[in-house]
Amino acid sequence: MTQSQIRPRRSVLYTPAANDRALSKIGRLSCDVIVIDLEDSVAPSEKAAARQKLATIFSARPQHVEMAVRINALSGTWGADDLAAAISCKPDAILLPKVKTPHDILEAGKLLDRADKDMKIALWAMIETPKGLLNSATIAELGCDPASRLTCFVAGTNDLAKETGVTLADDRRYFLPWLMQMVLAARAGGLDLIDGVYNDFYDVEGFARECRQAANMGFDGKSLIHPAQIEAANIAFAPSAEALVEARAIVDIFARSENQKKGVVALNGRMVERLHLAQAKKCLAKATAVNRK
Ligand SMILES: CC(C)(COP(=O)(O)OP(=O)(O)OC[C@H]1O[C@@H](n2cnc3c(N)ncnc32)[C@H](O)[C@@H]1OP(=O)(O)O)[C@@H](O)C(=O)NCCC(=O)NCCSC(=O)C[C@H](O)C(=O)O
Ligand SMILES: [Mg+2]
Repeated sequence: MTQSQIRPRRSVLYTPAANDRALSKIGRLSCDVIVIDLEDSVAPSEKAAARQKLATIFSARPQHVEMAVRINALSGTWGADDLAAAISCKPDAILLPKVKTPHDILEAGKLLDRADKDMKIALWAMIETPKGLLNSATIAELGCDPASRLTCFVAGTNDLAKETGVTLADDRRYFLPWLMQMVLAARAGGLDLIDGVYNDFYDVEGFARECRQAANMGFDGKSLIHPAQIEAANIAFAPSAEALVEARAIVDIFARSENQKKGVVALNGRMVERLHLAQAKKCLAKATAVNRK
C-alpha cells in the first residue's frame, strides 16, 4: 500500500440521520469517518424522513472526513430505497448491516455498478450475526477482487451479543475469539477492520481501555456513538511515540551501508528482519497520514 492510499480510520462515528442537532455538529468533529445512520438509530416511523435528509447532508459534506451511509438491510422493507438514496449522494462508502453471505455484497455491488460506473463508492460490511461471522472468511475473500468494492469489515458487537446471548462484560473476554476471527478473515481479504461500539459513552477510561485492546488485536479503528469518544480512539489507533522511535531505528539500521544486503541484523539485542523493515515503513506511513489530517 502506498502512502497516498493510507486513509486513517481510527474513529468511525455514527450519526443518526434523524438527529438534526447531532448532524449540525459533524463539520466540526475530528473523527476520521462519519457514518450517517439510517438503520438501528432511526425509528421505523422516521425512516422515510431520515432517508430524504441524505441529499441535504451530503450537499454540505465535510471534506476532511470520509463519509459513509449505513443503510437498512436490502432484504427488508427500506433497504432498496436507502441504497438508491445513498448512491445518489456519492458517499465514500455504503455500510451494509447484518451481512450474512458473500451474496449480500454481490447483490449490493450489482446495483451500485449500474449507477457508479467509475467505482468511487466502496462497500463496507457489518459482521454482526452468527451466520455472518461463520461466513466471514468467504465474505472477506471478495476483498481480493476490487470489482466487488468490498474494502472494510465493521464488527457489530451489540447485535452479536443480542443474537448469541454472549455477554460483552469482563473486558469482552467471551467475545475475543470472534473478534480475532474477524481480524484474520479481514486481513486474508486485504480489508480494513473497525471494532464495535462502546455503549457507555460517559465511561472515558473504560472506552480508552477497550480501544487499546482493539488496537493490540489488530483493528484499524473503533466504531463510536458520541463525540466524546473521538479523542481516545484517535490516540489509541495512531502509532505511539515508542512505536515511531522503534520504526525509525529499524529504517535507519537497514539504511547503513554495511547492512544494505543483509536480511537480518541485531538492534538493541533483538533480531530485526526485512519483514520488520516493511512493518516499520508502514507504521511511519500511517503516522504521516494521521499527521496530514
Ligand atoms: C447516545 C446518544 C443518544 C446521546 O445523545 P445526547 O443525550 O444528545 O448526548 P449529549 O447531550 O452528551 O451530546 C453532546 C453533544 O454532542 C452531540 N452528539 C451526540 N451524539 C452525536 C453523534 N453521534 N454525532 C454527532 N453529534 C453528536 C449532541 O447533539 C450534543 O450537541 P448539542 O445538542 O448541541 O448539545 C447520541 O450520542 C447518539 O444518538 N449516538 C449515536 C447512536 C447511533 O448512531 N447508534 C447506531 C450506531 S451503533 C450500532 O448500531 C451498533 C452496531 O450495529 C452493533 O450491532 O453493534
Ligand atoms: Mg448492529
